[in-house]
Amino acid sequence: MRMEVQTNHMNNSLISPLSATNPQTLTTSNTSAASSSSSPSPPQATSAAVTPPSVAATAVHLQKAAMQMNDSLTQLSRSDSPASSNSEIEKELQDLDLNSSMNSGSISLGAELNCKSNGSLSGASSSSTQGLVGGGTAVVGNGGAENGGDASAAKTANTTTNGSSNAANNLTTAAVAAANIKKRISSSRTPTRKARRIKFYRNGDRFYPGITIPVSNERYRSFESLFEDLTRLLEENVKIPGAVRTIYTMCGKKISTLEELEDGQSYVCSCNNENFKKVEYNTTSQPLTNLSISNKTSNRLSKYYRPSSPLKNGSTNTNAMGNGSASATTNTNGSPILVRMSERDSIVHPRIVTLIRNGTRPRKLMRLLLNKRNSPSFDHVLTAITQKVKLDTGYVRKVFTLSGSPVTNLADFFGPDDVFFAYGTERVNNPDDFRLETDEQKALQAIRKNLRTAGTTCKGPKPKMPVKSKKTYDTSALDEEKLLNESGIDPQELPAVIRERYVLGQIIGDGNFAIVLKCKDRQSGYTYALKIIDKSKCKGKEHYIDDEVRVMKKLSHPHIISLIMDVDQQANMYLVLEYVGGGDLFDAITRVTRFSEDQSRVMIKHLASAMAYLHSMSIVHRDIKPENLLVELDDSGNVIVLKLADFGLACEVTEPLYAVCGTPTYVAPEILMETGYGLKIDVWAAGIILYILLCGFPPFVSPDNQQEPLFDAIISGIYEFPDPYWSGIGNGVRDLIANMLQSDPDVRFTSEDILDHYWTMGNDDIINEYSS
Ligand SMILES: Nc1ncnc2c1ncn2[C@@H]1O[C@H](COP(=O)(O)OP(=O)(O)OP(=O)(O)O)[C@@H](O)[C@H]1O
Repeated sequence: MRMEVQTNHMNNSLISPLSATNPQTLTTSNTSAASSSSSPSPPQATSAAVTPPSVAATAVHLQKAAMQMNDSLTQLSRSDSPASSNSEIEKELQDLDLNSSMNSGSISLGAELNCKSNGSLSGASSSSTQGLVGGGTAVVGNGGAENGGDASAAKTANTTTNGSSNAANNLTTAAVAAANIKKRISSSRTPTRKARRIKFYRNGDRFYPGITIPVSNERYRSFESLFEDLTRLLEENVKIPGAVRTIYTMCGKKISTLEELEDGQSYVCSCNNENFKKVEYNTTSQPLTNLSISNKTSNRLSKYYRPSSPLKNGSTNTNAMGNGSASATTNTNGSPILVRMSERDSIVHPRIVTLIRNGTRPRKLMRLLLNKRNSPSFDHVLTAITQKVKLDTGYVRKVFTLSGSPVTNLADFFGPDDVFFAYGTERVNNPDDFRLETDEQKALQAIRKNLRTAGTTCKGPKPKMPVKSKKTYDTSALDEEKLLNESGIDPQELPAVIRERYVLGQIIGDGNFAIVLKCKDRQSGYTYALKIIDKSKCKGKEHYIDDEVRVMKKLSHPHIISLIMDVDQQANMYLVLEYVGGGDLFDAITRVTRFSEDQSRVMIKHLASAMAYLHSMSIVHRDIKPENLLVELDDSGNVIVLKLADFGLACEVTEPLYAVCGTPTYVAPEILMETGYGLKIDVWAAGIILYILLCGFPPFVSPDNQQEPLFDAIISGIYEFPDPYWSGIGNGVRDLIANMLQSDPDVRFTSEDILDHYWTMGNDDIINEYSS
């Protein structure tokens, strides 16, 4: 937990007071009421010792969902309405199974339908949804290994392992329940009045494959109920700006009654007051939503890892474009998509390309981050380029490499060329078009210079690590009573619920606002960490405590410390946390000085998977640094598990943030420039950490430990990989660091991109076409 404190010392974690209003952090959270209860919340209370709360909650929700599904189906089968017959419902399920591309299995569909209509999953845990979307049991049960990408993740604290297996059991039960329901439906067929099968597209999104649902007057007794259903179904697949409010025919005629919807026809859903957009709906694209279902990356984080439609950002382009994809063949029945998906997976890796916008000279150069989200097909890349370069002539139709070769397929964007000319409809028949003028060359060099490579030698002494911002204790030489007294903590005054449940152990650390002790569950014998936040040290900033608790309650991830119990009392806030025994990464760095690439890879994978999970929920941590990364070590002292802790500055991002906060060495340039920032500041901090892991010092330092020159260096974005410290360290990881330390957050890698990078994946054989 950290607050903003004005300080000139580099070792203190906060840099400056809130210099601008931060609507997120300043909004008083409603958690104080929830967390003020002196008893733990139900899943925590019942299973604090063994089950991470959100995983347990997921299982409970799923079971509930299955039961509710059971109930509602029972009711429906009793109904007189012909359209409510079992076979009708089964058909609906089948239709949705086939056409709602995010819902792949019966458990996911059944639970999804009920959970959504009950709203029971919303906000409780994103991982619940993750579990549902990914196929329930398998996903949640496998969370540890999947997310960790490392067998060692399974060796995490007992809490996680046991929790996951409990949850897995519960989920299995839920899956069985849902399967039984479906079986029962299919065994009791009754004649039914046929519903009309109607396909709906999303207004303006020609990449969205459409969703077919059964429509009957019995099922939708009002037009509004159809709108509601469509809103829910669309939301799961595409970003929509609000609820569905209008339905158009494919020619743009408004539909005003259910009766006007014709069996077998397609229609366009428009949200809020959007006008009808005449685009070629789904004429050239894959059903992209399907790409995510068996994509292993989808499990590691978020609700929906659908490659976003290029139109998802709200910008639409009515210029229909020919299908330039060499490999794309439109298909809606599923099978070829797998081929394409694996093709895409092997071709697309995150990278930044430079675009030269055709036009008057000197032509404008700009950079674009290509990754699995915006580049699942050639069409998508062209659309992303269109949005970036904004040609006067509209849509980008032709792309050429620097040497003038036409770019014709997806792989060309991920080959050795990383500079491309973007053209619209203009003719290209002059070889001079591909010759760069001096100014253009200079601009290109400037961009490339930004990309650091080997070859510089460190002038002067070896740069130093900053001083640690928190204390850890040598427990053998500890006067605990004195420490507790100094911290104003009287063990006798602990809340009864904690005293009764846990035996207090030694102090393991203390930050600016909290002291952390080991504690043992009297019943299970498991060890936890008890963090006692001294509220008197947080006067006026109590909302940070509320935010920390509120955010932590939402989280369940193998590389994020779980919150087991929270007790709010007048003087202190007590948090019982999952315990991690190997200390923090700062101490590990101090001991080891520099880690091998393999060790660094394990750590960055764990960190990136935690960040990807957080970011998928639009939560930014804002204080990622070695002190806040706790580790488990093996017998040889190798880090085998890394977990993100201290959510004292975390908040949800719904609009740009401006609060200047964090820790100087790790602070991103956009925070310092106060231009507004978001999730990508965490990626910057992780880039600094990866750099440190490999060489033992940060990329941006100031000789006298002064903030101002340090901030100037960060804003300049200029750093080196100086020899001799970097000699022997490969280009793959340098490339990754360079992409994480991009000054421009728009082109900086996302946390997903870190996981997709070839170095992180251990594919060092991929040629690094990064030029020096
Ligand atoms: N779950 C845990 N398991 C093991 N050790 C922990 C745990 N949580 C915290 N610690 C130890 O206690 C120290 C302080 O904890 P924490 O960072 O949460 O406190 P804080 O007061 O919020 O810190 P800050 O100074 O950043 O505000 C950590 O650096 C770590 O060494």
